[in-house]
Amino acid sequence: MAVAKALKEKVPLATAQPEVVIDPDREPIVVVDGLHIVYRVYSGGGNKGNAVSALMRIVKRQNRPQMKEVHAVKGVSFVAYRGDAIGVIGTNGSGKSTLLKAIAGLLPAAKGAVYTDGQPSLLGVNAALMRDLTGSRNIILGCLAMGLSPEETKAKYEEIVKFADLKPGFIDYPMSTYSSGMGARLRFAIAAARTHDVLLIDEALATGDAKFKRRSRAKINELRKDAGAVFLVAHNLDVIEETCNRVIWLDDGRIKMDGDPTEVLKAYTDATGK
Ligand SMILES: Nc1ncnc2c1ncn2[C@@H]1O[C@H](COP(=O)(O)OP(=O)(O)OP(=O)(O)O)[C@@H](O)[C@H]1O
Repeated sequence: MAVAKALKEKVPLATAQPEVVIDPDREPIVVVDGLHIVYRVYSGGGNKGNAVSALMRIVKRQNRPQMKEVHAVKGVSFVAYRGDAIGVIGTNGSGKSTLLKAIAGLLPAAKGAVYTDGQPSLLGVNAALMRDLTGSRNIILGCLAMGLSPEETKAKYEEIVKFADLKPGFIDYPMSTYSSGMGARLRFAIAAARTHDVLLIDEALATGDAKFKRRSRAKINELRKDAGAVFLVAHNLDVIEETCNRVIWLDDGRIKMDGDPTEVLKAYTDATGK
C-alpha cells in the first residue's frame, strides 16, 4: 500500500492539504493530514410530528427536513511517533472525541486523511459490551473480538478479572446490573489485555475511583511500552500530565497548541481558567 510504503520510507505525504513533514529519525505511527470531519444532521422541517404529514411530505416532495452540517474538525495535521502517549484536551465540543473516532476509522474524512501503521483500537466509555450478558461472557467475547485466540483468551481471563477487581460475585451478573464505574473498569481491563498498535482511550478513566485510576495509569504506561502510540482524551488534566509525553490542545476543531505537557497544560489552564 502506498501509505504504508510512505510511512516505512519516512517521506512527506504529498496531498493538497498542509503538508505533514515526518521526522526521518523516528517511526511514524499515525499521520493526520489536513483532516476535516463534518457531521450531517437532519434538522426538523416544520410539521414532522405525525405519520400522515410525513407521508404527505414524501408524496408532495415538500417541506423536507433540512440538512445541517456540523464542522467538528477543521484542518488538523500532526504526526504521532512510536512510543508517543498523546493527551488530547479542549473545552466541551472542541472536537476531541471526533478526532479519536476519525483516527479509529469510524468517521469518514470530509477532506484530508488519516494514515495509521497498524490497527487502531478505540476504548471509550461506550465501547461495545453486551449489557444482557455476564461480565464473564463479555470478557470472552471481548477478547475474541480483539483477535485473541480461544487459548489466549483462556490464559488472559484471570488477569482481566483480577485487574477489573469488581465486587465479589459480580463477574457472573449481567452487565446491566453494573454501575457505570464497574462497567468502565471491566471495559478497560479487557482492552488492556492485549497490546495495540494504536490505542485510543476516550474518557475511559473518568468513572473509576482513585485506586483504580492509579492502577489504570500504571497499566497505560505499561501498554505504552508495547503500543505504537496511545491517545488519551480526559477532562482531568492530572491524568494527562502523569500519563502523556505530549499534549494536543484542540480549540473549535483546530489545533491550538501541540507539544510538551507542562507548557500546553499551563497555557490551557491560563486561557480557560480550569
Ligand atoms: N453524532 C454527531 N452528530 C452531529 N454533531 C456532532 C456529533 N457528535 C459530535 N458533534 C458535534 O461535533 C462537535 C465536536 O464534538 P466532540 O464530541 O468531538 O467534542 P469533544 O471535544 O469530545 O466534547 P466533550 O468534551 O464535551 O466530550 C460539537 O459541536 C458537537 O456538537
